Amino acid sequence: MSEDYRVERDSLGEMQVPSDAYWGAQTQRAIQNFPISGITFSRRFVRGLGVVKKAAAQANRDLGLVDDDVAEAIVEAADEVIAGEHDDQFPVDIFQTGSGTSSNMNANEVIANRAAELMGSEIGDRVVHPNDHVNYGQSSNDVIPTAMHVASLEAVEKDVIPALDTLREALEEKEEEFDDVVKTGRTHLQDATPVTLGQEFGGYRTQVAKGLARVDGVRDHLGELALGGTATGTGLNTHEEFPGRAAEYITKETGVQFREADNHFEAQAAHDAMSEAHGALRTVAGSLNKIANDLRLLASGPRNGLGEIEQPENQPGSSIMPGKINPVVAEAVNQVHKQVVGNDAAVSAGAAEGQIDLNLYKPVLAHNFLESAELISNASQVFGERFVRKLEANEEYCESRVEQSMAMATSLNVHIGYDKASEVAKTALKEDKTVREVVLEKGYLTEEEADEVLDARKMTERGILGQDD
Ligand SMILES: O=C(O)C[C@H](O)C(=O)O
Repeated sequence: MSEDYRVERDSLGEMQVPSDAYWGAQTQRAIQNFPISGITFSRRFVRGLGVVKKAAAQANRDLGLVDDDVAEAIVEAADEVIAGEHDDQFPVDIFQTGSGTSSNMNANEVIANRAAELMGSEIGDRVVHPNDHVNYGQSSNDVIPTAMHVASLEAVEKDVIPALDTLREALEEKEEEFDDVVKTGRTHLQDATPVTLGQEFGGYRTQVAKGLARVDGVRDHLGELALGGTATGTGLNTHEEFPGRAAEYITKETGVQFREADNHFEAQAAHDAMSEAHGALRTVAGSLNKIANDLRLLASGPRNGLGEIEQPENQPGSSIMPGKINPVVAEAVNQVHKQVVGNDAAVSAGAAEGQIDLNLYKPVLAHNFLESAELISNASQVFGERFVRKLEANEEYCESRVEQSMAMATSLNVHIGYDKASEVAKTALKEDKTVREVVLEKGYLTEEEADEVLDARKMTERGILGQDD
């Protein structure tokens, strides 16, 4: 055992730590204390921790609070964490202390030991101290919420927004391509007045564009950083200029606009910003679900469904039914929505908790938020690229069915009144005829008038057909 382990110590005494690990005694205790889910923090959060520790070292160096050589080594080690070179050094379960102290100490220990190594010392010799240097002027209570906001806003700006934009573009392409495809509208899942397939896709495109605006709107509150509040928000043990300087370094590192929190007590004791921002993600996931459901319905068939659009052949659908193709990507999107709704329950419940000066749901808030952001990004990307872009319209079929629709009688209202129009619609249904055939048989309109009033394409636009301008 002694060959595989080295001895590290903390205030509770000695701990055996795997000899090749950069983490120290406190991380090792956390591994033993929290074998709960096997879920560890994602890349984005580990990166966020690295960003915070780097900025803190830079600010403390500038303020003369940490020696230059130590600060530089911390910066270099933190850079490696930011780049993902030490992701395997963050083994602590997300179900841990509610402040995230174990993950803060995990970052402090890994960066301290790596920095010591970079300075030519041995791992564990505390030339760079996890608390006195890497955590200088900080507490888990301000570091973890800062990493939460950094990781979450980076995920929103760098993953969610570009992916939603890809989907928006794909829907816009189809909106234009399907502009001429006239089809039966449906309300209550019953035939309704004609629409174009392009109009329906324009609705989806707008839904995603509005989702983008909603997600974009989270920048302001997520852009606030708790760093500088230390244990309870007062800022004890940190320099007056530390929070502002650190926020500037974080902005520079990430390319995302961050600033010191408006109120450090609110920033540590409450996480309404996370709940608000996740609400935007949940709303977007709901939009994706609605669009995926509609496309599944419109593509249902191929022989015995609505069959208005042709879905892409992404993979054989069935292990037993030969030739079957299923809307698998849309189904994946539907499932992402359910997971995001579950995450929203966890985030909104966690954000509503906390006692007095500290919210104690930080790790679960961070994990669920980042999972939702990742799922929505990946799902939007594949939904746009592998499903929406490959859809084709069954144009002739759509147009042939619209002529059969009883809802064609709607534009008769203004010419022959609702009662006669109903009689036409009912007769058409009963005698298996079109509205046009019946209206002509009954002599309610001339052929010329019927051409004008029962023009399905014109019925897709605002206006009163058959009226002189
Ligand atoms: O870990 C810390 O810095 C503080 C801890 O969360 C506490 O408030 O007890």
